Amino acid sequence: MEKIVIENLYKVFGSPAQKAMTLLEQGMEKDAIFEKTGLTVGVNNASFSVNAGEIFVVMGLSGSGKSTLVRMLNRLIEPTAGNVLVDGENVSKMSQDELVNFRLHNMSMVFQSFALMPHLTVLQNAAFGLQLAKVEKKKREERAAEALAQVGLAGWEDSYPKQLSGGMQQRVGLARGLAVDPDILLMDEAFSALDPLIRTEMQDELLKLQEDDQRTIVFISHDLDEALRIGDRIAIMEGGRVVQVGSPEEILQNPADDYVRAFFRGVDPTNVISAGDIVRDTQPTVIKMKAGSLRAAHELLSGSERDYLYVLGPKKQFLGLVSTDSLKEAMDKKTGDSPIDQAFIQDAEPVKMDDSMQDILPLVASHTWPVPVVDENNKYKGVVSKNRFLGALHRAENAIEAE
Ligand SMILES: Nc1ncnc2c1ncn2[C@@H]1O[C@H](COP(=O)(O)OP(=O)(O)OP(=O)(O)O)[C@@H](O)[C@H]1O
Repeated sequence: MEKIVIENLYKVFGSPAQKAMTLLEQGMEKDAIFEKTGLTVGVNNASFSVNAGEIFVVMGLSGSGKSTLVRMLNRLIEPTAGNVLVDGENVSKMSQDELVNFRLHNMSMVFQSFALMPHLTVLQNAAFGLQLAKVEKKKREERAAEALAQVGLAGWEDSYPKQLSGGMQQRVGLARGLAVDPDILLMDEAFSALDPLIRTEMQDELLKLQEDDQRTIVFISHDLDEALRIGDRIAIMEGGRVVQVGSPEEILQNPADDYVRAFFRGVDPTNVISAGDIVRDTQPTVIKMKAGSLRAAHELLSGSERDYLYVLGPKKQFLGLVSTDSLKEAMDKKTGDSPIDQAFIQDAEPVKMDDSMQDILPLVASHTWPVPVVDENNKYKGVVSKNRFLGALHRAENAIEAE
């Protein structure tokens, strides 16, 4: 479901902005416009949408327009033209009062600089957004304490920011954003000032919070590793333009141009592409435990080149496998047909949808059969075959290498 829709959004810094708009219409580029008029095109005709519950990363080099784009979502920067719709409501048309309310309740922002107030305690800092929203003291302190606990800072409520490490201060910044319980969280290079280890820790924290809360998060980053790690989808910006939007795998396998390709050079595709991206649900390799009998399974196998079947429960949960040999043996023992029951099923280790190609490589390499893939509830999603694995790898490598 689309949460934020951005339509033909522009920002020109300087005036008269319209002059730059006319030149853009005539096809002139950002640099030429600046030279001719002194006006800076911050964002140039951005259109895309952000889905509810996803972490959407906006990535690009310094000056490409990331901050300007994201600040137009809550109108910290006024767009020169275009629309931003949140849940169908046009942010560009909100009155100042509506806008203040909207920022306080629906869309909070976490900054790189933490922006904590030194004379306020950790709890007061975390409660600050709620105070602005005029939530009464007891309630806001309760909610702030909850948010601090969520980010692992229970017990630090009465400390002052300067007593905290950089990582902890950033957690307070995050707690302040979370305390108002917004649907949408805008995060501007929120983890960039942290050292690498703590940064990874905060990324994990965010992913963990996201498992419970499913907020819509728009996250600015100039760091590809970060984008790949946390982004469900990524928008890549260059010179004010959004040049590509897609999942990390989509962009990796099919970069829109050399600029995008350059970003991804050096990235190991086996870290980015997951089992879920290359899984294929091939029915002939499975049999339902209830419906299938030993003989039915045996017949299925004798009609195929395979000598095993994956066995699924009534809700498609993955149970293991039966092979031609084990079926024959069982049928001999049972002298005839009988349902497949647990005793005949051998263990087979499935991989998870999120597992990267790197994770599953050893299994794919050592199996003679396609590797089964399950979701987080152990539900069968299909298989990854060796051919499919190698195909995906070659496509990704070619896409990055192509000049
Ligand atoms: N207030 C402003 N006045 C004039 N030009 C501005 C202003 N803010 C940004 N710009 C210009 O707009 C363009 C986009 O800047 P923006 O800060 O959005 O880029 P960014 O990708 O966020 O960069 P960074 O990663 O360095 O923060 C740049 O050319 C910048 O110089």
